[in-house]
Amino acid sequence: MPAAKSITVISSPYHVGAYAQAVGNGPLALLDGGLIDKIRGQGVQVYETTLPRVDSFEGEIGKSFELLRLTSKAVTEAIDRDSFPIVLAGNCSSAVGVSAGLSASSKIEGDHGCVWFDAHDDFNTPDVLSSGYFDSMPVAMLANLCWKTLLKSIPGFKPMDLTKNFVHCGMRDVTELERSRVIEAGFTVVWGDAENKVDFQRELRSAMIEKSLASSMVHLDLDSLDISVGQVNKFSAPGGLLEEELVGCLTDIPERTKPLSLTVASYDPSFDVEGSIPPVAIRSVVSFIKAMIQAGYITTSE
Ligand SMILES: NC(=[NH2+])NCCC[C@H](N)C(=O)O
Repeated sequence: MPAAKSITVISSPYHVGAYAQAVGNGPLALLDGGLIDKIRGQGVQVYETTLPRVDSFEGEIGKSFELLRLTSKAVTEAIDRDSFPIVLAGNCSSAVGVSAGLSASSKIEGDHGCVWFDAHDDFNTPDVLSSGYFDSMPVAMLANLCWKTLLKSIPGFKPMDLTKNFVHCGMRDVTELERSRVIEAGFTVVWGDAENKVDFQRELRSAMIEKSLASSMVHLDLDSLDISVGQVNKFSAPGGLLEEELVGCLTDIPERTKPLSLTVASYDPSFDVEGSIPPVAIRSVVSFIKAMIQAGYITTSE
């Protein structure tokens, strides 16, 4: 894929298929906070699109998978126009649609990797899920470990080899079962820690050197941020990344792998009474775009 000539911001303002509910309000808050203008301020051409409502689909599961199909198509469509996709999502499961959309494009050769920022493993399957929170399975879905029939309905879906192609950064808010399942799965994790300060940037850098991923989707679940930065959603936790650490990590990524997409997910503004998160998220995204321009992966129109 040649250098992107523009960015396409694809908004998916939904929580389990419902428009503007809980984390579904996150994309709307980031847009209200001026994300698009801040990106345009870098001299990049920006297109915008919002996924349509899916109310006629069956229940939360049917609606959620229709959004993944739509996400896949929107991502492929952007890539095919040499436009870098930024997906603003309510649910982090959107990543599964993003990954499928990248695989579906003939412009991308070979398998892509994934750099995933999150306080959580998101590696549940329906058989081990105890909380009932549907949006806690996308990493298992990426690897085709559950929901196999519905995954096949997402255009381009291809299982990811997690041990080879996946790096997780910031995981800390996990049950004993979640932790042991992640360790057993054997994918790379830069663990967060509420007691001892972690050098996320250094550890992610060495993980990326070790993995040497040719190209990757970047997934930013905003609750990877430390709770002292702000309460991102009902699962926000201590021991995470400070703003400058997230900026440092995002800025390093284009030096180690070619980013193919960026997803920003899981922000529920109703938990962020002071509105601390949108400016942090927007500065982080803009720093990432600057690094992409610097690395020659996105061209400016100036
Ligand atoms: N990235 C997220 N916010 N994930 C949600 C985590 C949900 C939590 N592990 C649960 O099952 O209840």
